[in-house]
Amino acid sequence: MSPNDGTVAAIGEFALIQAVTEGRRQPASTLLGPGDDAAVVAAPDGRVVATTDVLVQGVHFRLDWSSPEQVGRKAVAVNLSDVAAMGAKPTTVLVGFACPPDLPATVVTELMNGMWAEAGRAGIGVSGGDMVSADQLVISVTALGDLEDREPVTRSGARPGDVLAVSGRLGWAAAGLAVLRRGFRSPVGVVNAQRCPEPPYEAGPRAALAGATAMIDISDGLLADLGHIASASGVGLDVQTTDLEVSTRLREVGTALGADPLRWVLTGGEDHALAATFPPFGDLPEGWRRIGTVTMPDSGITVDGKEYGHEGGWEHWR
Ligand SMILES: Nc1ncnc2c1ncn2[C@@H]1O[C@H](COP(=O)(O)OP(=O)(O)OP(=O)(O)O)[C@@H](O)[C@H]1O
Ligand SMILES: Cc1ncc(C[n+]2csc(CCOP(=O)(O)O)c2C)c(N)n1
Ligand SMILES: [Mg+2]
Ligand SMILES: [Mg+2]
Ligand SMILES: [Mg+2]
Repeated sequence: MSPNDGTVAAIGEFALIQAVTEGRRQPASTLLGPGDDAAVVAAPDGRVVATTDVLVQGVHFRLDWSSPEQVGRKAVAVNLSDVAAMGAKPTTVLVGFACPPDLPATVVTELMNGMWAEAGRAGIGVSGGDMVSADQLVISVTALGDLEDREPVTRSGARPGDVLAVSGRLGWAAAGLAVLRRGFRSPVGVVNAQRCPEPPYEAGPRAALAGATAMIDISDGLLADLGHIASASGVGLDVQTTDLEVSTRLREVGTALGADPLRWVLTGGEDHALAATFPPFGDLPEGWRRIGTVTMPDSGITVDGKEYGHEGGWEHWR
């Protein structure tokens, strides 16, 4: 028996989520339970979209890489992105802080400024939270959203023949991470993309209105997150690299660091682009571009029709 047996690392992030969620009977008020970017719950006067994501110092951010304001913006942005991925518009966020006693209070006030700034970009505010002591800085954000009259776009509705499309940047945050890890601070475009994503919030509701059959935000990596649409929908997905734009900036950074920029695009997380599938006939909505097709269930996630030989994205504890 290895010392790792029975640990969360041995089980793995996604198998652990499955283990703790399967077999639980949800109350009737849970219209959509765990397994998607957000839950949908019934309220007497409507439906509420609800999602939460935790950011941990040293895992999701470093205070020598990012300002507290940038970290605060990121913590809110990654949550609002999950609301958008359901086809909903955010209504509010609540924030939890855990931090050590010697953390300068200005770090917390600046984090809150960043949170209010990002919330403000989406037309909402911070309506509550919590503050507790801990050994390291941990930020937990819960975002709520409103579907208005739209149906939620889940991960499970993709059908073979649908078009696979994305909205937003791919590979920029991963390029920024590679730059920061080597001790550099420029080019600032990719470094800032790592410090704080700019998710295309409006593209989610727009995709829902245009009849998107499935949607997810890209937090872990394009191929890894497409894997969630594939398993939830019971389909395969093929990404066509000729449809993937690898920008000049990413190529330049790749050359400077001796890294493959296409790998950042295919497997880099944290840009929080949206990926969605659409019926094959009809134009894609504004801001969306085609990157591939939905294939048969047994084909898995492929790149130009072939299996990709590397990890598809981030997985905690791996
Ligand atoms: N402890 C838990 N109990 C119940 N559901 C959980 C738990 N942890 C995760 N989930 C659910 O599992 C699903 C997948 O979670 P995951 O965090 O991978 O999604 P995400 O927030 O879209 O991605 P990311 O965290 O990478 O941004 C979500 O529906 C989430 O609510
Ligand atoms: C200091 C530092 N080291 C590594 C990374 C890279 N990283 C951390 S979590 C994650 C996936 C998304 O997280 P989650 O699945 O929790 O939403 C990625 C790509 C970082 N951002 N900061
Ligand atoms: Mg998500
Ligand atoms: Mg999450
Ligand atoms: Mg993740």
